[in-house]
Amino acid sequence: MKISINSLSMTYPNGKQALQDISLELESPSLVGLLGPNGAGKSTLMKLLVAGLTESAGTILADGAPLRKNETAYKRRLGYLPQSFGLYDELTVERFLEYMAALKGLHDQKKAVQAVLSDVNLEEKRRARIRTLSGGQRQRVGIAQALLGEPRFLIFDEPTVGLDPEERIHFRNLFSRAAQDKLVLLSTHIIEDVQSVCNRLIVIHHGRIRFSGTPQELIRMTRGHVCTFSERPEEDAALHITARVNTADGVQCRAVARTLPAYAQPAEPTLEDAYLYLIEEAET
Ligand SMILES: Nc1ncnc2c1ncn2[C@@H]1O[C@H](COP(=O)(O)OP(=O)(O)OP(=O)(O)O)[C@@H](O)[C@H]1O
Repeated sequence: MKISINSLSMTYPNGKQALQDISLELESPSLVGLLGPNGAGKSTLMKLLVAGLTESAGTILADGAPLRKNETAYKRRLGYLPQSFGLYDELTVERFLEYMAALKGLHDQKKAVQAVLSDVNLEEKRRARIRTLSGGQRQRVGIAQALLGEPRFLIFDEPTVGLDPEERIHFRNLFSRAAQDKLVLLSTHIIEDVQSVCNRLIVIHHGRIRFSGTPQELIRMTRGHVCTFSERPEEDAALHITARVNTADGVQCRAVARTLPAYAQPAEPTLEDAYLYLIEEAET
């Protein structure tokens, strides 16, 4: 599947411009991470991609055809986990998923539900009412409904929120397996989620794309802008401190800066440093 986004802009009826002139090509197989601070425009982009909102300007093409032209056929090929997801609390996990499978028009609903229950490790909760589930288990039900029917394009808005570290690793691996032959787009605030599995990273800030490339490219761009040093009494406004650790030798700091001060030791950037530096630079 190939998604072509051309000069896409979105202004909400209240006048808030959430996206400005976005152009992107996304093609399967790929696992694309969408990063950006709160309010950057990630959810808006995802809602436009699932045809849940109408763009103010620009176009989105799926395999060369405008979304609206073949909307029903396009939606059949989609799996979507929105950021806030209304689950039917009184239904059991299994009934809810069968209901979603019916809405998706799947023929063998029982088989489809069994497959996704196993994918998300919720088989033993199949008969539990949704209201009795923990936050992480509810999130897994949300991921399960997105996976129903083997969609070609999976869109997950903050899928690992509420999951414990072990569950996050399980889902990262699941997304990575899905991306072997599908297009998977996931938004997250958790850098490790992106670092360990995404082959492409898109950073959005104030509705604009600030970076599109591999995580390694973003790290490479940040070389020469990361340093460590022992804390000094006076503050250096040109430095953006990303970590502060109390050690036996005093407080050790890590920072990003356009120009490193002479007293600091250069350090190899992590993806988190690179992301923070990009956002800091976009602010100035
Ligand atoms: N329905 C709406 N009406 C008006 N403004 C909106 C609406 N939805 C979102 N916005 C605004 O659009 C901007 C982008 O919001 P969006 O939810 O896309 O950001 P986000 O990157 O997903 O943020 P977060 O990480 O906090 O979920 C924000 O300023 C937000 O307040």
